[in-house]
Amino acid sequence: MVLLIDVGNSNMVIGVLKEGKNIAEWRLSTDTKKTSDEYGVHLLQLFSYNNLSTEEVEGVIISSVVPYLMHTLENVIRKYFKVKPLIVGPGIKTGINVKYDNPKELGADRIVNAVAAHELYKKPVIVIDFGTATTFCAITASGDYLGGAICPGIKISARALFEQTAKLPDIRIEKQEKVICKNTVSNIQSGIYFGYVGQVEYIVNKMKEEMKKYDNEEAYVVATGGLARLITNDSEVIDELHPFLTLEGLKIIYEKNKE
Ligand SMILES: Nc1ncnc2c1ncn2[C@@H]1O[C@H](COP(=O)(O)OP(=O)(O)O)[C@@H](O)[C@H]1O
Ligand SMILES: CC(C)(COP(=O)(O)O)[C@@H](O)C(=O)NCCC(=O)O
Ligand SMILES: [K+]
Repeated sequence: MVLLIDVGNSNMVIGVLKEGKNIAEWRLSTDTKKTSDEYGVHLLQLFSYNNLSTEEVEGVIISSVVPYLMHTLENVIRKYFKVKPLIVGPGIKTGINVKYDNPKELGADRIVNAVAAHELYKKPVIVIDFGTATTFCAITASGDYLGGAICPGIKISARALFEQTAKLPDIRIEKQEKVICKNTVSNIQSGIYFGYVGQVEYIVNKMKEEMKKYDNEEAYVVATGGLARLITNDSEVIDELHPFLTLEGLKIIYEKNKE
């Protein structure tokens, strides 16, 4: 068995692979206050609930955009699984050529998404990850990671309105039928929702335009992340929703780097 772990700023997603097949997907909240023993106990409980044995785990791969938690998780894996985890970072083979000014700056989750999208689609591709932040990435058909854009995530945009004003309440993010709304809650919901649909369309179209000089084919657009479903249904520019794109990427990177 192989454990695939992606640590985001809100959640860590954990996948279990048995003979190359995904047999479980778990989500734990990202909490820098939790100790390695607390995470260890969570994982042991999930293993036992699913009738899995930690002794069967022969490998672990971790990508993280929360450096502090990476350290905690490395300890968890050593102590409870007795293996040395593979960490997505410098020195790891990915098959992607990162064109960032400083490739070390690029979030591990964005690399992992790019690896999956490149392998799955073999086309120029734009990946949108609707996580704590919303990230857009442009990858050419030959696997060059050209770069991208980072925007405030959907939830943190709504939270900022609530926290920085006296009269705006905390709201649930929901799809709206009409943009002209008649009370405060629905006004915020409308602004966030339609603002987001519009932002995605505008950024994707601009990226497609800039990507024209690299490939003849138009970029394929894939969305992932906890909040992807909300926008994907109403976005004409998103071709596909792939909720577990990051786990798919971790699986590919693990295969490329295992001894
Ligand atoms: N299935 C879901 N339905 C609704 N909201 C979700 C779901 N999964 C995650 N979220 C929320 O979406 C936001 C982004 O989540 P996630 O994609 O896990 O972020 P990250 O990768 O940054 O940890 C968080 O605020 C989280 O609470
Ligand atoms: C942009 C991010 C915060 C997104 O993280 P997430 O929303 O998935 O938790 C993360 O990819 C990150 O910290 N990146 C480093 C900066 C960069 O990619 O340029
Ligand atoms: K993520």
